[in-house]
Amino acid sequence: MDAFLSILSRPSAGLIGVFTCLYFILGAIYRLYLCPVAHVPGPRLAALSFWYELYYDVVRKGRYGFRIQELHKQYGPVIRINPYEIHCIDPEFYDEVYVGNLVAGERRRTEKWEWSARMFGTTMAAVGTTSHELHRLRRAGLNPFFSKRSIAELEPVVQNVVDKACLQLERRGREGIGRGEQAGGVNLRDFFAAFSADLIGEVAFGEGYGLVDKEDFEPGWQKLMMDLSRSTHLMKQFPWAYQILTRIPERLVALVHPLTKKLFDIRHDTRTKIDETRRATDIESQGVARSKRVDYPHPTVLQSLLTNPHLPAHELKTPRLEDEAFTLLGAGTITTAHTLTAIVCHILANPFIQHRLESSLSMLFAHESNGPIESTLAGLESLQYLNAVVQEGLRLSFGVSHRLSRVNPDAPLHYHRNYAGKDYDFAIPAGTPVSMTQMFVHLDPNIYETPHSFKPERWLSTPNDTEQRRKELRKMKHYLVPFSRGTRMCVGMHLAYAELYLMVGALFRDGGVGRRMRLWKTDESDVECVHDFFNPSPRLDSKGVRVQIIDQADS
Ligand code: HEM
Repeated sequence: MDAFLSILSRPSAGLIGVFTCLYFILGAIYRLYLCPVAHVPGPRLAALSFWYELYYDVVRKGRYGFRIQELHKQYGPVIRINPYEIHCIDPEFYDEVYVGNLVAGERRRTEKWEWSARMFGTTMAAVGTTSHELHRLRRAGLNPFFSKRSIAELEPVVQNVVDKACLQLERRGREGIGRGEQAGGVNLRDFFAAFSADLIGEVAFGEGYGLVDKEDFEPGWQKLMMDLSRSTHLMKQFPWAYQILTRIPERLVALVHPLTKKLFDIRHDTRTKIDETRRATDIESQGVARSKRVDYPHPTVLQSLLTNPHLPAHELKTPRLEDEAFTLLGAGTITTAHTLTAIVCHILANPFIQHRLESSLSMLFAHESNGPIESTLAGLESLQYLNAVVQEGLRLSFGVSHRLSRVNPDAPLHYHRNYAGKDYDFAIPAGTPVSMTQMFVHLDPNIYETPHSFKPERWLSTPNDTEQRRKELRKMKHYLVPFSRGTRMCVGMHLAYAELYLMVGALFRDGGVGRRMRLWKTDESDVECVHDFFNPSPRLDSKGVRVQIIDQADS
């Protein structure tokens, strides 16, 4: 009674309490019964609050994706996974969500949902841009550099970085043997992370980071990139925390949150590179005059953006370019590194596959002795078995493990199909974030038989294939979506393919260091995704993919 009287005697506090309760009660009623996606099935807790997702992704460490998979078994192919977002697990709906039909000869507008777009912390980069039109403009700035043709012209640059990295791998192996180390040991997870970062540095800024030259390939780099990737779950939920960190003096940040300090250091370095390129391309700080060009040893992404005549001045300001350049580093490093690590681990774990791959590469490079082949990349791409290995590697490394949400702002989506023997009919209102997870598409047993096994053979075709087999192959190819699809798909796809083909080719060709590698205290579970930190992560106690490089004489 006394407590009640004291609330009345302080009406402002009492009123605040009443309004707060009302706010939560009405909000809960709206989310559960009245909002546009209230009719979509799913757990009540997820419909009520983002904390359901927070629990699985932050407390249980990247497990919400796997929880979503279980929820689909309970609630069907289309479910509500948080107060606003719908998730679909039926691969047949993939193109509807990511590509859509042409409207008056144009691709339909595809937006990103602000809540998930901010998870990268780079809202001024193409990847964090929500609006369709602004994204189109930003992609138009990136596309010319990353086209298949431009990447083909860049082949000598990529090959150079591959050759240098393989030499260092060889050296590290020899040193280990020389020191009588148990391993001659190398951690491929760290090696590929160092290689892919050096490559992006070279291609984006004209200068690699020299990580492959560092002791043990600078393991801190891979860790940093994975830690950043892991923090994307927090960035979604608490974007203000990052904003606060950016306002604290850096020396203090180094004490409170060393990861953010490292992030700041990379960003400083990126800013310096932007300024240098800006000066070199003689663009005024406002980005107006673009007359004098400097001869670079090879084109770079920054140079291509800064000299793009179609980008307005505000798109060329340093903070925006910094976001874009930083995204390239984030998006192009761990994705490619994880794919390469998984591919090589599966090859080494399967002697039959390794033997078949090596024979096929030996045949290609045997032709080289009759005269150098014009393009190693084109030669490698023409090898059916290598193609099969790369496709299977991309299938089982998924690209990214997190669901990718898209918003169609103009028209509702309609899910009206039979799934697992039952009919479903859902209207998904325009403007609703809808997501799918490419990991589940790649592991669908109706598309890929024994989906968890690494079987390059599934991709092979022969002229005698039956019509049924051809149909199956077409279906498998259609649903291989590691780079996603539609207007928001990966811009770096052709570069990624060049890296994968050239690196696997260099490792397993005659005399390649990969032929002398043996897995050491490692098995395929070290590349199996059990945590979704946007990028796939194996079990947390995995030490990476460790190999011994044995002496030439023993091989
Ligand atoms: C095996 C390697 C790679 C895979 C599997 C991959 C996969 C993906 C996927 C699935 C997306 C869509 C993300 C989303 O919807 O939010 C994406 C976006 C992106 N990727 Fe990649 N990526 C790879 C390598 C690269 C490389 C080498 C680069 C560039 C240097 C790159 C640059 C980007 C950029 C800039 C975006 C954002 C595109 C946009 O929003 O318009 N990626 N990537």
